[in-house]
Amino acid sequence: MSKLEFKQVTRNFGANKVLRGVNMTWEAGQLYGLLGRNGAGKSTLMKIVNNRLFPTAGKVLLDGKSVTENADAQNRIFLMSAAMLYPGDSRIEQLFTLTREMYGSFDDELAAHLAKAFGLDPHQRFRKLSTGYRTIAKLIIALCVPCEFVMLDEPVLGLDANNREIFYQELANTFASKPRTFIIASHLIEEIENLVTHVFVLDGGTITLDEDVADLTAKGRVVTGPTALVHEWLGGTCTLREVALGGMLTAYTLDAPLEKPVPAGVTVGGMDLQQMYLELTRNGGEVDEA
Ligand SMILES: Nc1ncnc2c1ncn2[C@@H]1O[C@H](COP(=O)(O)OP(=O)(O)OP(=O)(O)O)[C@@H](O)[C@H]1O
Repeated sequence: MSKLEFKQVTRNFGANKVLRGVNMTWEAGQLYGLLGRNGAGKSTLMKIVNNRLFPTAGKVLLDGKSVTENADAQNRIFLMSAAMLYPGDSRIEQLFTLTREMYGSFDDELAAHLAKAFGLDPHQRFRKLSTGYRTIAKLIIALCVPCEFVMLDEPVLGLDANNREIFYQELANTFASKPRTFIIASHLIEEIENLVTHVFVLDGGTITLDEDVADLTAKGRVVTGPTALVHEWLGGTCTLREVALGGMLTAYTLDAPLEKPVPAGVTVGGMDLQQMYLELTRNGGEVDEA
């Protein structure tokens, strides 16, 4: 099984230390969410995998071999992003042909199905499309390339709610019928929560969370009650954040001592992925200069 490994991947832009030793592994046949605040370095990371940028230090390995200036590896990796440009006056169908020439094959049947589902006429010129339809054209290409690792950087940028729903459904369908690895960088966590099986959070230049969604949602708890009682029940367990209001406390935790009886006056509720992500990255975002 193929895998992509990040080993201490570091990237500076002058004094701006964006990636500070990223370690993670993308396995074959997975649907990953890559989460992080604006400016956390998600696009930078994806561009490094795709050779649009090079690391200051560290490596990205595909099946043990560096992806840097490695044409064989690059043929197995695809990046869809807002920055993707296409030559001048090309029609969508010409872009499909161009992609086939570059990557060796292209799923014409799926492309025709997706164009119909989204209501995109492949004879149209890319340049003349609206922002949303340009994204749709790029998404169709990303779902039809024969690559084993497909990175989607903000895939629903400019898409209305109906088209976002079509995209999530079609992605789930194509993933089920032909498993490959998708990595989705998105801010719309509640929309991808039911789609992705594993999430990475990039914060402060490193991966601060690397967990299966099912494990996370099983573990996340919001504990509310009188401060002393909440602290007593938690008994020193690690919390993501505590918010005090008057004598009451709300604590967010992934380590609640669920085996202990909950004292009267304390409530323990679930925490969804969006809430967990907010608590994990509350002080993150743009990396401060060291
Ligand atoms: N080519 C570049 N030259 C200089 N700085 C850059 C360059 N590309 C990215 N940066 C900086 O790197 C940091 C991370 O940017 P990046 O676009 O990777 O973040 P992101 O997580 O994708 O953000 P967003 O969610 O807002 O798209 C930012 O501070 C950005 O200004």
